[in-house]
Amino acid sequence: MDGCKSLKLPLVDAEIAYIADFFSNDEADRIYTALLDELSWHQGDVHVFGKWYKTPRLQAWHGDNSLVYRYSGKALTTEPWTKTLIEVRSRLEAAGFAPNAVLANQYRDGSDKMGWHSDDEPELGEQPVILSLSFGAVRDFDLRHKKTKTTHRISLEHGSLLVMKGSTQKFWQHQLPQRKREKSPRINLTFRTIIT
Ligand SMILES: O=C(O)CCC(=O)C(=O)O
Ligand SMILES: [Fe+2]
Repeated sequence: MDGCKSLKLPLVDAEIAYIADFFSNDEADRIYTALLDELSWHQGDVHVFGKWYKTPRLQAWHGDNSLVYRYSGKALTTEPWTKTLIEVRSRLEAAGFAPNAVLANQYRDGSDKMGWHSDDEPELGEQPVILSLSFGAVRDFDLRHKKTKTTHRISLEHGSLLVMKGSTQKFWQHQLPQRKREKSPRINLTFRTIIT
């Protein structure tokens, strides 16, 4: 992250940093185009109150060999790393992180979204480190404290990195709300470490 400006969000019970220019604009453009093509995008299903629904976005799950991740009532097995994911991962490694898997989300337009949740699955351990990279359309990202219900909104820019760690997932939820006027896609990569 040398040379990048890291902004620490002023939230209690959280450790969240936002780096707007983790990738340059040109790098982010190239990565965005490559990811659209390279990843094994599919529309998953979510289990909500006893019913299955199509997720309102596309997803792909890549990482080290045969890691299994239980997410939204489903067990996902990793697809192999791709050229572009390896490039992005090595930039995160250079910044001192060691993720072994990535959940990719493609919001095809502003109708696609992700509802309130915490990334607190047991296989992420007690204090998950979530490395969230954004490419394409700029979208709002909301955080909400589980007890106080305090909310905080930031906008996630093309080429940015959001790091959530420490007790963030224990005390806070997050969501990506719909923005019906947005017509272009956004890709989000959330690199994670699955404890095996
Ligand atoms: O798209 C985003 O920025 C959020 C994605 C997210 O929360 C997740 O994949 O768990
Ligand atoms: Fe999340």
